Amino acid sequence: MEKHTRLNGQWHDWIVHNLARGCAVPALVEDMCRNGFEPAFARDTVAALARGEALASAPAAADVAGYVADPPRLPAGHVIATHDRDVRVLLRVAKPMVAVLDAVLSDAECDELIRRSADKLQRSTTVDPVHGGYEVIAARSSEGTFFPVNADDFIARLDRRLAELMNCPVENGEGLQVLHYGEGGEYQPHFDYFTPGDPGSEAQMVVGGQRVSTLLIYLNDVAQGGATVFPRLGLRVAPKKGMAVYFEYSNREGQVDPLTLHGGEPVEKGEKWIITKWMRQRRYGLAAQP
Ligand SMILES: O=C(O)CCC(=O)C(=O)O
Ligand SMILES: [Fe+2]
Repeated sequence: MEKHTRLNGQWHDWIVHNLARGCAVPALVEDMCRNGFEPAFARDTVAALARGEALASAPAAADVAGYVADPPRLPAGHVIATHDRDVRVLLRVAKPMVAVLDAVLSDAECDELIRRSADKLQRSTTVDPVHGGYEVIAARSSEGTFFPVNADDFIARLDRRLAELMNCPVENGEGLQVLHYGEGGEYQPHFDYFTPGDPGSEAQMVVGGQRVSTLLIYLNDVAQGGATVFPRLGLRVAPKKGMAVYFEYSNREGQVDPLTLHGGEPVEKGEKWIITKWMRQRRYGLAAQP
């Protein structure tokens, strides 16, 4: 039988996902060969993706064509008013819905979050796609901690503001996640949604369902590197204290948008602090946390 020498979007995402989990290149090549790929093609493809090269290429049109977004959750307009702060929208991309929001947090709030997290940091984990547990992987070299929803007055005020911006109930949110990257720290391209079909995803979605949107806020200015990139959109956002990147990636049917592949580039000089807020389809519960 003729060996495959072309990659569809599903295989592309499988390779990217497993590289991001820290799987070794030869193991992935071997799996591809077992599935009928031509060995030299498999080797070249995985090597290119491991170097980040082919990541810039768009996935096969058929894989993207299937996704139909719900109407955007992010409120329209140049300025979004929340109960305690007006937030300016600097940039909007329609498909997928990506926005850059200025001054979501004040400088003092950023400093306070760093101060409260500095002595609680632990090496970050990601969701194991097979079992749904949490694991440490090489592709995510950051440390973090989190604050349960409504942990105290300060956190509750931020939770409320972010929920208003994201146009979701506070109860649908996961606890605020703080991340710190030192020099060289990065988070290779990945999806924030739980990949449909992965057994581990089912376990993650029992409470609250699929993730629907992300708000990622920079807590400091990074001297060099550390941009947030969307390789399939050709979009790169430079960190700025208090500013945020927002994006949406799943619809009511639970379908997900692979165009939202994104990552944090290596920090070249200095350090990088961010917080992320992830929203679920339904109530996530105020106690359930990683
Ligand atoms: O560090 C970044 O810019 C990206 C972080 C990220 O994608 C995440 O925490 O899920
Ligand atoms: Fe992410």
